[in-house]
Amino acid sequence: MDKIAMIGGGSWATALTKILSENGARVGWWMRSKDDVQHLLRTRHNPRYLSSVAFDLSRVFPSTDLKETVEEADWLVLAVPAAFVQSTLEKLDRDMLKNKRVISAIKGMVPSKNVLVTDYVAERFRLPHERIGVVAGPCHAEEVALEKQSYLTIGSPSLELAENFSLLLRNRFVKAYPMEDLDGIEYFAVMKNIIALTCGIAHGLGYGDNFQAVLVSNAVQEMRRFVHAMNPQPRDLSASAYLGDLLVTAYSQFSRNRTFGNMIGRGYSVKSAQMEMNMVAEGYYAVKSIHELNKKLGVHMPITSAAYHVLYEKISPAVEIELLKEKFR
Ligand SMILES: NC(=O)c1ccc[n+]([C@@H]2O[C@H](COP(=O)([O-])OP(=O)(O)OC[C@H]3O[C@@H](n4cnc5c(N)ncnc54)[C@H](O)[C@@H]3O)[C@@H](O)[C@H]2O)c1
Ligand SMILES: O=P(O)(O)OC[C@H](O)CO
Repeated sequence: MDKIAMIGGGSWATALTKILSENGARVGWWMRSKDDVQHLLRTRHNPRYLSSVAFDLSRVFPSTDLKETVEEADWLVLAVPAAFVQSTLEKLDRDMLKNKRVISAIKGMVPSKNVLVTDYVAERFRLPHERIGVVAGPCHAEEVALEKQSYLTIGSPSLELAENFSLLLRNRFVKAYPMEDLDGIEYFAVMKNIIALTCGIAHGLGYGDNFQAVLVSNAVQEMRRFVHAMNPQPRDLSASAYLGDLLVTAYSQFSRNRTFGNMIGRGYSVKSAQMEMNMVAEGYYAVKSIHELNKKLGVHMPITSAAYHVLYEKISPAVEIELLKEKFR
């Protein structure tokens, strides 16, 4: 039996725990809240996220004890929002992951360091990248709960690791495929959140599908330029791990990033939009990291700059989208 430590109590951790445990893996499930663990143990349901999903407690072991959860596992799956990854993993000793494989399901960067989560993990725990992978692809936790057909891509420099983790995920409604591109997939996943957030801003201001289609097309070019500057190698960006992930987030009713952006476009402040959501929009943090990284690179990134001006410099969303209008073709 494969032994997994799931780190995080949010929607994505809940969806992945469902997939992995129903496939026969043993999932030690770490979350911060004692009350949520107690609720899960009593009722078999996560009280806060995807509450319709019932877990088999002979395979799923909720706990607030991070060290014990990690010690018992062969695989570590990281599913806390990127902003909390450092504070969560700092509780683990440096050599605790020595013989483990780590999968990041996070689509964001470590904000205080502006580094990819996988690079942070490799450095913090002295792990070679061959023991690390990412789960990517267009997949909303809410649709996993509904068992709607979904596709995931596991990226890792080790195709063997990626294939092994894909095997743990495949079921009658999830198809999972390995890919060798770790950095490209991860950067793309970080950036698609910024784009979805900007789509939400435009929608909140009253722009329609015609404008969003042009925004997304220009975004693909912006993302290609940035990812190539960070990690140049040939990649087919029309693959679902890249373009598919952008489309699902930019267009879906379930998207946290689009919903957050929509509130900003409608005039909410960042604080009030964050308070209104029970969920985390990664794009808010990603904008800052990518903007700061790009100070050195100097890549032409009008959409990211516009989102940064709105979210961190309090420039009016209407003004920024008006300026973008002139830049798009
Ligand atoms: N939800 C999805 O459909 C989905 C799909 C793919 C990837 N992801 C990625 O998964 C990651 C987790 O997102 P999510 O959607 O599960 O989150 P979520 O918005 O559903 O839940 C927020 C989570 O953050 C936790 N949290 C809040 N404050 C915290 C703190 N101080 N320390 C630790 N944890 C804290 C909450 O307990 C909760 O578990 C993100 O990087 C996201 O991009 C999500
Ligand atoms: O669409 P969002 O903003 O909820 O992000 C969730 C996932 O990244 C979708 O693959």
